Amino acid sequence: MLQLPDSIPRMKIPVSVDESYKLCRQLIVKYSTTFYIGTLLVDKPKRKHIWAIYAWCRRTDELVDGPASAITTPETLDLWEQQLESIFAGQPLDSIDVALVDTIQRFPIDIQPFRDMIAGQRMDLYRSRYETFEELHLYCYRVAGTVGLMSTAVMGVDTSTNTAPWNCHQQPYIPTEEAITLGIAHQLANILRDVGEDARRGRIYIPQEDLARFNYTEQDLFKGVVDDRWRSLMRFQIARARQFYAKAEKGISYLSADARLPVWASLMHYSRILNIIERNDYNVFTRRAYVPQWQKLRALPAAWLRAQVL
Ligand SMILES: CC(C)=CCC/C(C)=C/CC/C(C)=C/CC/C(C)=C/COP(=O)(O)OP(=O)(O)O
Repeated sequence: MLQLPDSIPRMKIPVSVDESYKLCRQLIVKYSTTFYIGTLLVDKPKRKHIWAIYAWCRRTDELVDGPASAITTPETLDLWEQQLESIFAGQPLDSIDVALVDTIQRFPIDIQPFRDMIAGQRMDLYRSRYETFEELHLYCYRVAGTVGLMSTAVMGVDTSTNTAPWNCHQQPYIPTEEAITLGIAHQLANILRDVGEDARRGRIYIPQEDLARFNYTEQDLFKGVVDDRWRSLMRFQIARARQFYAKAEKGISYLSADARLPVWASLMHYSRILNIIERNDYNVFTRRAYVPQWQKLRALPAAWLRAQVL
């Protein structure tokens, strides 16, 4: 039995499971309406479970990225991790945890991706530079690839057509790598979109080895220099992010049929960020690569078609 520290009191949480799911939904609406609308594409019985997972991820992210992040210390994350262990031991410690406790009882969700995500937030606490792409890749796995793993556990895989009839005794293919890869691709797109915003907070996610390779310095980046060196560097980053999207796409058809549309829609939405950066001539310093609402809607029929035929 998990031993909780004295600092976390055991108590009965005074909300019902339904109320807790509502709180998760409200939290997502508050932080990202677009994301919430995306979750409406998920089949209704699974939707609230996705909210419970994303609510936990958002709260984890807020500890290091939100308005109260100035008071977050490594100990805050230690306590958050203890709260996570408690959730997986079936003991919610606050009203939003109640839904996640319910969700993990219904789906084969592993605790490790949750722990890994907290480890990703620890990286944000300690470091503001990445020497190599390998280091950045680890960060992206932790803060976003993990979401792919958690979501896939809820969305489920297609057990009907996943394997050929003569192989029906075999286990269905679980697109774990592709799920992680989609999270990483989204994170890479976000990093490229937010270069200017992150620089203003003293953060550079683009690996130092890539800056050096294109002879572009940190000082250039802080000054927001857009020249041929920067354009080449960005072309390289965008091509790499697209490779991740291409690999992720291959896993979607293995998901359960009802999960394919939301996943295609999110893939097409986030990868469009890369096109907009190109259209903005790689100026991510003073122009935000913003995908207008009508473009998100316009992409839906194409996402639907891909979900049917690919
Ligand atoms: C491909 C297969 C087999 C499965 C799909 C598995 C899934 C759903 C993967 C996607 C996981 C995911 C949603 C990761 C989060 C990525 C990310 C960078 C989110 C950014 O969130 P915000 O920071 O709120 O973004 P905005 O700043 O755009 O609001």
